Amino acid sequence: MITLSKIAKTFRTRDGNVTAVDNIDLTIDKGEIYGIIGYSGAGKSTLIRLLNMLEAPTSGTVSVAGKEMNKLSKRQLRQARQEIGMIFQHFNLLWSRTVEENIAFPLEIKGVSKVDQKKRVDELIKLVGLEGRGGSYPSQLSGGQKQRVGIARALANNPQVLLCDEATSALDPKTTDSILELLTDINKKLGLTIVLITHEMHVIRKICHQVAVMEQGKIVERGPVLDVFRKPQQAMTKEFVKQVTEPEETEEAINHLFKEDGIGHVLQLTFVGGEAQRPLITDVVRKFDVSISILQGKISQTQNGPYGSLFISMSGDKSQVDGAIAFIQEQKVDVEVIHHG
Ligand SMILES: Nc1ncnc2c1ncn2[C@@H]1O[C@H](COP(=O)(O)OP(=O)(O)OP(=O)(O)O)[C@@H](O)[C@H]1O
Repeated sequence: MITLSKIAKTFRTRDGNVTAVDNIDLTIDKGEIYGIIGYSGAGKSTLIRLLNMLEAPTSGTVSVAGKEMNKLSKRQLRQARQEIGMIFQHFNLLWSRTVEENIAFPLEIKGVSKVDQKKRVDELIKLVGLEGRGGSYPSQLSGGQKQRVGIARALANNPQVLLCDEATSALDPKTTDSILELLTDINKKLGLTIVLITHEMHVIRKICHQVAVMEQGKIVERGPVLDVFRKPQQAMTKEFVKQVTEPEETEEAINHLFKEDGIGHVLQLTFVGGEAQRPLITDVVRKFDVSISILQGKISQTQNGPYGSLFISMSGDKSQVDGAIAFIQEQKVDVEVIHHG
């Protein structure tokens, strides 16, 4: 659905050239929810704006829904953009227009008849859950409702791709979740390809199938979300993964425990997919003469299945402990000994 080949964007500024996107190759399949994560200044906004030619690339090619975007005339580009909807962090609604009029805006531009506009707007209002609010003005809506209007407007012309530029960054956690659920729903219902940029790993965990990590204009790591969660390679990816897999206080709590006598070995077990739901600890204490205390644990759901992280302390004879660790590893659970007792 989307292919970027050797795409680069350099801005000329008074202080010299800034390479915001540096020679990126990227393929996004139809129907995928693809997340791009990175800190501020990594080049995410520039990258996503290259997809609909809000920024023209300095070099390389961008192909979306079978069209080579950077080779189109102005008129062809306007047409190609109808296949690409976009939503924004600050919604970008027209404040003097009602919800219905905002959603109808792209239909008006396309020259759709008033009757068909009304029909389509009603469908979209239902799709995004804004029944009864069609006559309200944006200032009368909550942040979540404003973003629903943004989503409805972006979908008005039945695009094949939806670009989300930090679409939940201005929302509180509960509203963020409800918007992410709406996006997942739309992805499933309409088979829409979604590309989103974010600095929050929670967003990636909750809805993305694939993730790319960006740093200084380059993609430094990419893959299916569960794979990247399981074995993050780069230091930056590890930091992002920690945002969702380890409660903030984990490190502090575990470090505190190291000081206690007889804490034993402290292990971090990482489960992925079906393994996250197995009674592994029961199996270990049945088979080996070890005692186990659970220190902290968390299971998170991703679009590719569950992912769990469990901290335990284990004590017993060396041979029993070694046997237990080997047994856990045989169950395809990653084990890291983070403290030797
Ligand atoms: N129009 C522009 N003119 C000059 N420099 C720019 C322009 N747009 C972006 N840049 C620079 O390109 C780099 C990448 O910016 P970009 O906004 O793409 O990053 P980002 O990851 O989206 O960060 P943020 O979340 O803060 O927007 C930054 O150094 C930025 O200053």
